[in-house]
Amino acid sequence: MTNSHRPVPTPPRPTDPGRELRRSVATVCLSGTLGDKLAAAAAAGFDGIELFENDLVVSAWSPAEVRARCADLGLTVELYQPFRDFEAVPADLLRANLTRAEHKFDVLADLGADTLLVCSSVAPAAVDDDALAAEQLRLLADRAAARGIRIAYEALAWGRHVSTWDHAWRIVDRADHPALGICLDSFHVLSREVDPAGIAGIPPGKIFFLQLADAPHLRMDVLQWSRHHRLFPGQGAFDLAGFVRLVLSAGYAGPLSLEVFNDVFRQSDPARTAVDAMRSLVHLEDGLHQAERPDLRFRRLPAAPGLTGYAFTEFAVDGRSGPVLQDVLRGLGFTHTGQHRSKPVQLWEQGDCRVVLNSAVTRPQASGTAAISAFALTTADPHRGVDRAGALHAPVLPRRRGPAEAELAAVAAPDGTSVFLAEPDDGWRADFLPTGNEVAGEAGLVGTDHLGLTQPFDHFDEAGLFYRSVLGLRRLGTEEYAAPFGLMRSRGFTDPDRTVRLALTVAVLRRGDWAPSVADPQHVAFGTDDIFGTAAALDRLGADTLKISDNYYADLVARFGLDEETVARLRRYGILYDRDPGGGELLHLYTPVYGGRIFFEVLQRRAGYDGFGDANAPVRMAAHRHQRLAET
Ligand SMILES: O=C(O)c1ccc(O)c(O)c1
Ligand SMILES: [Mg+2]
Repeated sequence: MTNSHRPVPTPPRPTDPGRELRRSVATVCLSGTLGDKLAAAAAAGFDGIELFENDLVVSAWSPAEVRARCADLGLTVELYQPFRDFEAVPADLLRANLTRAEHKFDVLADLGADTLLVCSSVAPAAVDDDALAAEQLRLLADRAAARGIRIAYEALAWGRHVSTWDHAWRIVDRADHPALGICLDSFHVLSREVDPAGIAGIPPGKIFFLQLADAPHLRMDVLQWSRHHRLFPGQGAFDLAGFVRLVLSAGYAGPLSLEVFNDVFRQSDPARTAVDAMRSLVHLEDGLHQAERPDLRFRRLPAAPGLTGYAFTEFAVDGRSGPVLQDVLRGLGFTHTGQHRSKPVQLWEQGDCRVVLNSAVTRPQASGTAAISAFALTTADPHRGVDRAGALHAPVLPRRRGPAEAELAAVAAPDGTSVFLAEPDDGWRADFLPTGNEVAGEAGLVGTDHLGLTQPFDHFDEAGLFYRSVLGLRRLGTEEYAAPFGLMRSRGFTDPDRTVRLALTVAVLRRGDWAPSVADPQHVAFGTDDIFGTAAALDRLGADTLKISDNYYADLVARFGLDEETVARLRRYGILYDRDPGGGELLHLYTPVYGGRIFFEVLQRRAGYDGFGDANAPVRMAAHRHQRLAET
């Protein structure tokens, strides 16, 4: 049994390298039974766990066996929780609650755990009386201290009388017992209006535990928000790093413990969720180093790769979809410029746009289909990028090697797409022998503007964190729109210099069998400086562009007050239009879908337009549906 009161950190000697913060995950974050959860937490490198009572109650293992299993796996039971509805009750109920607590102290003793989380009461029996709450918590802490146990009091955001961190702190302060402290949970703090700044003023040693969860901004009942929509740090809208810095300012040196209630994570492979969880903590810790805590050593990541653009996008094709895409690329003004030295792989180019058609990728794909199997980004230091990815527990792929083939550093994104990092000197081009083909006719495409990647429902938030942390991308906006086959969510990402953009999309609900594959596409968007010139060139080259309904253009006139002549030009070429509040404009057109799920977009951004034309996505999806029906 450990000491009841952990000592306040003593000021280190100047040469002391400091110690690292422990990393912990609550069992509620992970799917399965306790064995699955512990194995996953240990494999992902966590130091400890928060044990949820339910996970113990349904387990075949006794608390002593759980302790032994954890010890075998190198995990500490950092905290046992939750103990509910304890404080501010009438005397008879208090007696019963203290008896209930003694049972839990026995459990903690067998677990080898020294901290019990008590969350603020939601019981109708509780009264609104801080003095009474403090007095009863003091009594509980006294009993706990006799067993070498500490009580960490947490304000649930929906607590009956205590629902904010500062209220919980006032009660703990008033109780003034060394075995009573507070548990801060970023969700409960940041979901409420009370300013968290005062947390920095909590006396050293009085924050007993720190739980971390992110969440999207949602206007809904806070209990539902908490129980279904929490996310790992970096996946939501809360400023977790700022929050943790406040807690560190108060002298906290305990574990960083993830406590995420999330409907998807509850039913996903726990090994994978645990890696996602660990990635979030590693990334979060990297943002903490400015904290003035000489007693602590914060682990740093290699700096994010400074991205300078897209080198190429690779499509996995087969004997049927390959020739189809070759025709499409030719129609878009691309030239087949290179043939791979050792593999059935072609390079197609126009301006700074490069597409690789690869017939040698073995991915489980239906015959005749095509998919984006990889994309390559340029950076001055690919190896640093891969080191960073490895430190973030991203799967680093074996370098593709062959005779006279450039090494390309690669990592696998959550949906299986390979992300290559290439030096800007085009060294990877040495893999390709020039075809000597004449440039037949270009369409003025200047470079790759963005990729649109539809994500599997279960991995949308994981993918966002992957791209943010591994590539150092920033989040642009998140849009939701009603599309013909369901609600869609689209989230944009870009590097600080806007040289690389990604749009990740997902159907907001898991789909049944109705929504056809037209709702699940991937695309590459190429930029042009003159959309009308490009559209005319595509016409001459015989490119097939998507037909857009007249109703759309009628609505455009109403929405934006565009003049008739402009609208007539847009309609003639099937060009869609969007305008942002700052006057930025997007003009864009699409091809049909090929190989089951691939289409191309051609766009021109004007006056700083920074979005992805999401308002037009339902129009595009309906047009793709019409195309599909016409084909069958
Ligand atoms: O949803 C709950 O009841 C609950 C329980 C324990 C916690 O630490 C918490 O943050 C929420
Ligand atoms: Mg909590």
